[in-house]
Amino acid sequence: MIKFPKDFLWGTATSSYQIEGAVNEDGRTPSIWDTFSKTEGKTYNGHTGDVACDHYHRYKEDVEILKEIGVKAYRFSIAWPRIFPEEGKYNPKGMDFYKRLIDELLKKDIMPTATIYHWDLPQWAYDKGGGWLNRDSVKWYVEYATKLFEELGDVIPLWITHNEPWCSSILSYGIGEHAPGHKNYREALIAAHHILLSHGEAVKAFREMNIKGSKIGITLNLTPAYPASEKEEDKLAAQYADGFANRWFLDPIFKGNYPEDMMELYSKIIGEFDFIKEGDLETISVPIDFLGVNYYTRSIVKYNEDSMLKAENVPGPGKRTEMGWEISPESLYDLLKRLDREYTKLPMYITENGAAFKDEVTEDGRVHDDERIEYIKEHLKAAAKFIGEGGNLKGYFVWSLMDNFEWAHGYSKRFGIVYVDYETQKRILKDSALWYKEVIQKNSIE
Ligand SMILES: CO[C@H](O)c1c[n+]2c([nH]1)[C@H](O)[C@@H](O)[C@H](O)[C@H]2CO
Repeated sequence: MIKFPKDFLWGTATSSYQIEGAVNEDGRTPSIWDTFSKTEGKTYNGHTGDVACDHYHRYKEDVEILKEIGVKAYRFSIAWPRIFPEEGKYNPKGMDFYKRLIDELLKKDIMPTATIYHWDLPQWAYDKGGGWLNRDSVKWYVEYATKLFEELGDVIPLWITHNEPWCSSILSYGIGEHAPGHKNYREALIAAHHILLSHGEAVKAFREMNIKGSKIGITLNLTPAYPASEKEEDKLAAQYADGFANRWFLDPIFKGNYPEDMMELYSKIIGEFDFIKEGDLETISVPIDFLGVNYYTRSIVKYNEDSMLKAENVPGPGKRTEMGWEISPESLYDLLKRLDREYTKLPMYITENGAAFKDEVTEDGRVHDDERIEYIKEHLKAAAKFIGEGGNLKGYFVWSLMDNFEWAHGYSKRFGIVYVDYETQKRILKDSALWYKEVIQKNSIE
């Protein structure tokens, strides 16, 4: 049996656009994901978040389920278009939903953990110069975050400024798979810079408001990169893959500079870094209270002269999830050790870890998701090994509480420990939810 620390924070996670629905209610205006998902060919079968899990109306039932599972904390995100449906125009009715949700959580003794930005940028912000491409996005974001701190500040013990800046910049403005679907690497780095800058400015605003008992941090998706061989060129490929996925965000936040090797590589592609202004890196690297780590898989790369990053992915030997991601719990241990060694001794939380598998409701009305149980158990073992060696890991949030809108994959991929029948909106606790309930009760895994 592997015991976890007494106060280990067991949780689950979701995000606003993926579960709420009610996209036109109580003053909400469209986000870039409303626009993107309604654009031909952008999402699986044209799926949108119009209804999703109808959480906006079913939040009380969902909090009951959280209580039944016994989580200590629940990580959700706040929809910016509910709070500021137009530039500078605060919408109290939008805020009221989150106040109702938080009241339910507090009544059940569940710690609310809020992500300020989980990709649903208001369309009005995009319409003004491309959203994160416009340096004014920093001002808009700080106005939004400050209003949240004012209205909810001391009832949210853990504030996360951004979920995965890599996804909201590189995947969204560079690769084009996510909203707004641009395919321009210079734009991707401009967006990344403004997102990081908005993080730093929000942390400064948070500090000035002196909100008692609350902590603030950021969540990064981190993918350890391994060379396919001991060849020097493959090691170079892994270095660039690591810079692309991880160091481009870790270094400015924790070291106050972008990584030199990547600046050099990128300058050949995007030209001048004229969007980086005096003082920006000082702001981006303002001290935070914790780091959120989203971990799902690793990459293995070999050198490829023709690729921008000089790196090409090669498949790993491990089993894969429905997303095609290799299952590699040992890489989570490697990642946590590396973060501790090279970046920070701050408290860390695994703010997302989980897997999509083919889930079916069987004759007995249950979902026997043994693979998901195995996935979570093996990653918890890796986390426990890190903690056992003195690692400052304070909590673990399963992605996700419930099946939901999986971005470009729509509803075709199920990550939940709770099954959602989208026809009826019926929730069914999968075997993984029942197993997780026991883990939390015993604060240990077998
Ligand atoms: C490599 O995966 C990324 O780190 C990642 C995976 N995931 C995420 N980021 C997002 O934060 C969630 O909204 C997704 O639903 C979830 C599952 O795809």
